[in-house]
Amino acid sequence: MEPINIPSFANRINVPSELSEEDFNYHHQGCHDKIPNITDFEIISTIGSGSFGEVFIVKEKSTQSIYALKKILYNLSSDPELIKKRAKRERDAMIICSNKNSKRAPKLYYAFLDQDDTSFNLVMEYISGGDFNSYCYKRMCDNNPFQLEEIKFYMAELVVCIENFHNLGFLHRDVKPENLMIDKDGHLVLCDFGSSKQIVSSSPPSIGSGSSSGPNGFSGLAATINNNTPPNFTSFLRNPNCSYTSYIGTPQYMAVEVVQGIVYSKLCDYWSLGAILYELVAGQALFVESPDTTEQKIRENIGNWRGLLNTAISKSQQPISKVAESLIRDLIAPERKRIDSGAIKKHPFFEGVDWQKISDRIETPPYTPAPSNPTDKSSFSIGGQ
Ligand SMILES: Nc1ncnc2c1ncn2[C@@H]1O[C@H](COP(=O)(O)OP(=O)(O)OP(=O)(O)O)[C@@H](O)[C@H]1O
Repeated sequence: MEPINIPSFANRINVPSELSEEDFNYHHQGCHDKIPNITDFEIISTIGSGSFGEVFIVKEKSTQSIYALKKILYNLSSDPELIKKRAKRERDAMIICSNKNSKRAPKLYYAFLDQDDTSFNLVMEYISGGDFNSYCYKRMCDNNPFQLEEIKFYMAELVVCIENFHNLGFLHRDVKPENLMIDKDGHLVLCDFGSSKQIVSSSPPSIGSGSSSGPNGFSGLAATINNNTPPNFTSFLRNPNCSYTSYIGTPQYMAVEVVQGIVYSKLCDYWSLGAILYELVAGQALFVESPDTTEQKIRENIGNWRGLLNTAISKSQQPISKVAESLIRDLIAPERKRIDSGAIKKHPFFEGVDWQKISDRIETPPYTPAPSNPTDKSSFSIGGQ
């Protein structure tokens, strides 16, 4: 293995405490032994942006391999410690998903600290079909609402994504359309693990380990935890083409117990499923009156969810079937009454769904992105086209 070049103290001064290269750097088994740096990659284009950084399509110069590189700039935040925690959580969860060969999360190839521009870098599998929010937005602009069979497919895929992540020992806590990617075959992949919470303690490998180290057999229903690491809520609100200054913070898909910061369990991710389901069938967002609705107002609305849900169902833009309403009410519900994946899969809304085929990714998706070349980003609205 080649030696890692440790930058001088002067360059290290902005690194948040207690996160060294040794804690963060990683390369997946089968990749170069050497931890790369940013100059090992050619930036081809920008595909997305988040609260504290950007995601690029990059080419590794030595292998010509195409990856997505997420650059998290910790100096952009007034709280670098929070960014450090998010970056480390994301890196750790991605390592476990990669080692377990999850097909429902992007594989992580490298993680490295870049001292020069004070960033954490995650080099991962490039998911070429764009994010689900952009796809929903395109469908809305084309006046082409989702048909019931399409909604069933995407919701069934989301159930499997969430279940898979839980089985690897994590709560996601920020399930939303922006964090769902469509892969080249048209299947859903869950991304952005910066808000995730590990339930079963496990030490993800650091430098050079590709061995399996994740927890097995998590039965998270009983494993409630305290909300001591609140998720970051920033996201685009519906229009993925809005400018950087239009970012608004929104907890709109967050479970009431997460928003209120009380004890919660893996069921919080199924509330988010309910909020997304409502949006697909109703053609409008739950708990958000307009793009001007503030984060504070959304939080209040979620706190008053009972009355607002009744109104949202009765005044929906598109009629909601009884069976869809029933599933929404089983998910947008107090935690003690909310159903989890076992009951969700048996719900009449999913009648006819072959769960084994969904799980094995052999159910034919309603839409296949068909990129024209490996770096085609036409499915991404932000920075694309
Ligand atoms: N592996 C990937 N392949 C392709 N595109 C990706 C990948 N990961 C992320 N993206 C794109 O980049 C966008 C931002 O990524 P991500 O949500 O991880 O950033 P973030 O800073 O954590 O965002 P947020 O502020 O919403 O928490 C995604 O919505 C998606 O469009």
